[in-house]
Amino acid sequence: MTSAHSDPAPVTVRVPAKVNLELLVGPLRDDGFHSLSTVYQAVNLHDDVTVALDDDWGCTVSGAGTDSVPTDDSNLAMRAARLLHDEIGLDAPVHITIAKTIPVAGGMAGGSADAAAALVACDRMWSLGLSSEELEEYAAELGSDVPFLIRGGTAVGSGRGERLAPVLARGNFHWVFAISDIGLSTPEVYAECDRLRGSAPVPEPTPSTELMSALRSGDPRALAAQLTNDLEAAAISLRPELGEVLESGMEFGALGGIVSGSGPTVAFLVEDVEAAIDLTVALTATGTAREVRKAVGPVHGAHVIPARVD
Ligand SMILES: C[C@](O)(CO)[C@H](O)COP(=O)(O)OP(=O)(O)OC[C@H]1O[C@@H](n2ccc(N)nc2=O)[C@H](O)[C@@H]1O
Ligand SMILES: Nc1ncnc2c1ncn2[C@@H]1O[C@H](COP(=O)(O)OP(=O)(O)OP(=O)(O)O)[C@@H](O)[C@H]1O
Repeated sequence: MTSAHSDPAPVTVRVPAKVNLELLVGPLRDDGFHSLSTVYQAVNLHDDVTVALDDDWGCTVSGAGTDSVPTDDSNLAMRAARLLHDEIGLDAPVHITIAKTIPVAGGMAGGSADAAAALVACDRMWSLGLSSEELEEYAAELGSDVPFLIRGGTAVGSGRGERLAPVLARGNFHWVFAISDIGLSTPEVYAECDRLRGSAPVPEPTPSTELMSALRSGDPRALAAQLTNDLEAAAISLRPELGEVLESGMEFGALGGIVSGSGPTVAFLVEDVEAAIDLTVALTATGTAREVRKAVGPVHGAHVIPARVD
């Protein structure tokens, strides 16, 4: 009998990017992380992550700007698959194929998304039947953003961002993302935030009630007025041209603009799909950003899709 009868089939998982609608950075904790209050929204820029049994561990990555993405054990998807593999006590190497459209090092949680996808894909391939809670616990070991990419939708993150609670959000929001050529390092942006703040005491952050009611209203104008990112000043300090991108987007008709997470992607909220097209054209034609992408949120977290046929 060949092993083909018993080997599980490859599994492909599609996973979204995230934008932080509100990112309130609290004090630096003893473990080197900052306590956060953040509101995440999953948007439909996706990576597709396929896991397949193989003779050896390996990883292949394709897509724009992926030269800097590691294909060794430091790839976050590889770390995720190995974590689950070792926890379960298996001896079954996996090859991971990542088709990326989430900008790399863009503050949209691309690597975290791949880790979330790898957990969901391995759970399915190995028929482990883990609950969402169990998957999110493994996810938190891999990074602060990873649990949210499993859950998707719109959610509040507390702790260092990994403790999630659902948020009631009505309707769809239209986003335009101005993507930068050179990524920003998340730890460096947090460190710059600390430097800019100096020694003044920082309070424990809590989600704003105004943002929650804007999400419940489904009104993009109300939401635009509440977009907040405590890392924005730090990202602009490290990359001053981001301030100009924000200004241009607002001049071209965005309802609101914000640096996404730790940057350097700039996220603009617009009225509807037509406004998204207009802003994309304006930002592209003026050369304001190297690449401009439209997206809609909220969308589902990591989920299995039919296998890719290449
Ligand atoms: C900027 C955000 O994307 C906003 O959602 C996240 O806070 C970053 O989440 P992430 O990329 O999953 O980050 P992790 O891999 O957990 O941490 C990377 C580094 O970012 C800094 N970090 C991250 C999260 C946090 N609450 N405080 C921090 O200071 C720490 O220097 C940490 O060593
Ligand atoms: N699967 C992966 N995809 C992208 N980057 C990865 C991956 N695995 C490891 N990395 C490393 O992580 C770095 C940050 O990439 P990533 O795309 O996750 O940044 P980010 O979107 O700014 O993250 P976040 O928003 O979570 O702070 C990359 O420069 C790369 O070296």
